[in-house]
Parts: sequence; C-alpha cells; structure tokens
Amino acid sequence: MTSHLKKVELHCHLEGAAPPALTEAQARKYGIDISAQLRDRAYVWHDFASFLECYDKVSEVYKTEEDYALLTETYLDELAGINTIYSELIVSPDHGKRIGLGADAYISGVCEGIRRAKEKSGIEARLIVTGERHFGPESVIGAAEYAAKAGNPLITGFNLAGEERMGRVADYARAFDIARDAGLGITIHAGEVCGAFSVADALDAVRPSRVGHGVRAIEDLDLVKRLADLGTVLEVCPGSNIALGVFPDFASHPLRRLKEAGVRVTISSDDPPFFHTSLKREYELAAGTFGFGDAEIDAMTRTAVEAAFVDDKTRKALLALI
Ligand SMILES: Nc1ncnc2[nH]cnc12
Ligand SMILES: [Zn+2]
Repeated sequence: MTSHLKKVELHCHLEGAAPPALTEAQARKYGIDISAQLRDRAYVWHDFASFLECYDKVSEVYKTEEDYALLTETYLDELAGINTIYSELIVSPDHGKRIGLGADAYISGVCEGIRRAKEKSGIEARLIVTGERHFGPESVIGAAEYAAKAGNPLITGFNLAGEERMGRVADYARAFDIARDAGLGITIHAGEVCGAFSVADALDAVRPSRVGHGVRAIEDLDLVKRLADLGTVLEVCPGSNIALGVFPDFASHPLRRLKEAGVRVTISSDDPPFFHTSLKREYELAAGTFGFGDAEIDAMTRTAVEAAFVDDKTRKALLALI
C-alpha cells in the first residue's frame, strides 16, 4: 500500500534497530547469555524502565568497530529496501566508551556502515549524538562536547533520550548550548513518558527545532497551538507509543489531531524490533489505521526532509526525489 512512496526517518536509535537474529548471533559469538532479554526472536521487557534496561543489555553484544559497521549497514539496507532515501540515526558514543571500545571507534564503525549502505543504494544518513538522561547531566554534557568537537560531517544533531522522568530539561540546558554553538541541530525526547509539561519544558529551556515524540502535548491545547505557531516538528513514532502504553490503542493516538491542529508531524519507528514494528509498518499504519492518503503522507515525508539536519544542497536533492 505504501511501497511506492519514498520514505524518510528522523528518529531511530541505532541499537534499538538491532534485528533479534543479529543480536542472537552476536551474543553467541561473544558467549553472552542474552536469554533474559531475547526469547523466541523477540526482545523481552514489560514497561519503560525495563525497556531501557533491555536496550542497554542488547547494546552490550555489539562490541567492535566492525560490529557497529554491520549493525548500521544492516539497518540502512533494510530502509533502502523499502524506498527510504534518508535516515537519521540516534547514536551514543558514550556507549562506545562504556563498553571499552571508545567513542571514536564506535562512530567510525557506524560511519563505515553508512558508507557501505550508501554505496549499494544511495541512501543518505546522518548521525544524532544523544545524551541519556538516566546517566545524569555531566554525562549528557560530555556527549555534547564529544559531538561538538568530533568534526565529523556525518554528525549533524544532538538529542536527549533515556529516562524522561529523571530531572527537568533545564538541568541539561548547558549540553544544548554546547551543541547549538557547534552548529548541531537540536531535538529532545519529550512528551512520551511524561505529560505535556515536559514538551513545554523543552520549549522553554531549549526551544529545539524538533521534538522526539511530543505526542502528549495533546493534553494541553494551548501547547499544541504553541507548537503549531513555532513550527516545531514532531518525530512521531505511533507503534512505539502503543507498545509502551503511552496511548491504549491507535484509535486514541493523537497523530491525526496534531496534524489537523497545524503541528508539523513526521513518522518514525524509534526502536523497531523492540516495539514489533518497522518504518514500513509505520507508513502502512499512516495509510491504513490513520487513513492518510498518498499526498498527505508525501507531505509528512517532505516535512521530515525540511526539518532534517542536513546541508541545503543535500536537502534540495532529497526534496527533488519525493
Ligand atoms: N523511546 C525512547 N525513549 C527514550 N529513550 C530511548 N532510548 C531508546 N529508545 C528510547
Ligand atoms: Zn526515541
């Protein structure tokens, strides 16, 4: 139904895209017992906190530069196979540090994966370095400093992910100053696990051009109007929201209401195999469950390119493809 449409993804965590079969093979290769996190080819978690724990455990079976090249190439090949022209991957050089690989080798592996995938299909990709709230403000500042100093043309954005219930966005504001001063695009996870106040917090403290999720803004219609007036782009991940119980079902998901209120919305998959989804399925949901026509879906894809953290020449070239 949507296979003919060009696709763009702004919000996908690299380790969150790890195919269960690849994770299983990696665990076997390193003799790691992953049975508590991966059963019958599905990741095992039961709430947001246990999802984050599962995510961190799964990440631990990706250990070397080549592991990261393979993971990145595998995911981008999948995206290219469904007509995706552009992908922004959320990456965590801090994770590279924590596992002893080092931030530079981690990023270099990911960049090699991008190079290999692009050589085959032409898919463009950029990296959004993320800080994780649950590791505290100092670690998030460290991630911003790394992204700012990396001088890597594929690192074009900075994000704040992790446990949204920890601290307020203002506690992390310094990290965003560092990222913004370095010319990086800014996006923040908000309005996913926490309510509308967390989106207002992000706007007040940082004023990002994009918000990861942001869907719980729907709880405050003044805030919805503020998002529409500012032109803030939401990276909406409906399948993730339903899997995590942010909304009980797709019928109550606010994607259509936000769009109709004039908010600039886009579609992404977040951590696809963890949430039994894929970018393909998210586009199918947009067409089927949410009832958007091809022209409306193309408009969302165009919005994604307009909001992408890329240079204008690449943006123009991508827009010409839709
Ligand atoms: N959906 C999500 N929300 C916050 N942090 C995350 N890290 C990986 N996936 C995430
Ligand atoms: Zn996310």
